[in-house]
Amino acid sequence: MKELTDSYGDVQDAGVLRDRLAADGYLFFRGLLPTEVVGDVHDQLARILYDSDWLDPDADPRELMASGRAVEEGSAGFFGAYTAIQSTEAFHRLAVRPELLALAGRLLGEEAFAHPAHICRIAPPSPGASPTPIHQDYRFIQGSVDTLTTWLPLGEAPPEIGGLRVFAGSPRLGVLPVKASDGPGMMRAEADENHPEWRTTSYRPGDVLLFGSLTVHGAMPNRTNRLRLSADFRYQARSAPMARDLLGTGKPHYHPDVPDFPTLTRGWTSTDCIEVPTGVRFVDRWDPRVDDVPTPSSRFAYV
Ligand SMILES: O=C(O)CCC(=O)C(=O)O
Ligand SMILES: [Fe+2]
Repeated sequence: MKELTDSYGDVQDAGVLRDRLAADGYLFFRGLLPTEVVGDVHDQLARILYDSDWLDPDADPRELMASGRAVEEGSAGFFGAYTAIQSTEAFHRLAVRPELLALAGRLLGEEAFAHPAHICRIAPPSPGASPTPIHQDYRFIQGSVDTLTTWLPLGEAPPEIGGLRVFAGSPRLGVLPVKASDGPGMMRAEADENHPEWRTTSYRPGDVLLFGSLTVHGAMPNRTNRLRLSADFRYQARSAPMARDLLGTGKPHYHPDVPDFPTLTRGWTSTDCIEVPTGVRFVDRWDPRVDDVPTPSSRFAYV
């Protein structure tokens, strides 16, 4: 598979970044975040996974050696550990790092905020668990088509541990039809899995992959005996609409299986990182499985 293009050297140049995002549908920044900040989150989450019996009791928790108790997201046995992870302040604070908020704002051309549904992925080895099928985030996140996703490896992620791959140029395909699938999200976009423009890299902590909501992406199978730990966050302009959740707005990922923020944030030093700014406009959600979803026009001019 082709390598991702590294845009780290252009991170301050809004014009270059916007043009590249419009052309490729993604931007990759090697080492954008301090490794010690990402490493601290990694080690806190590894400790939770160890205490939840998801890890080999005889190995160093930081190695993330999977035990038989490690399960695919959403399944029975997932929510105990995931609730503990969602209660971890340092994990949520990662989403509002100045490097990430500034980058999103630079691309969007106005102040950006992070959606509070900060997602942690704990991908067990395949074939026991299915990797995230190829998809576009727009069907899941909705609201504004210009909402941006960042995907962050929390530990070393060589291709065999099943990091993310992106289909460069794919936003031009518009909103693609979907089929039911195994794996997180349970929907697979109808796109060419073997197209020559699929890209990935050997990820390191501190790296940031950013993409638009029409960019087709998915995880690769985890062919190791370790868990793949990563985070994914969403950013949008304050002036853009945000999709309303069924149970209220700005809820945690996997709520109500995961308790709401008043419970998760008990004992935190600050809750700024999980708040939606006042004045944001909300729109209703539509059924993510409907066949023909019109492709909205984007400020990145993909279409
Ligand atoms: O990490 C994964 O398996 C999926 C991540 C993803 O789909 C995303 O970041 O939007
Ligand atoms: Fe995604």
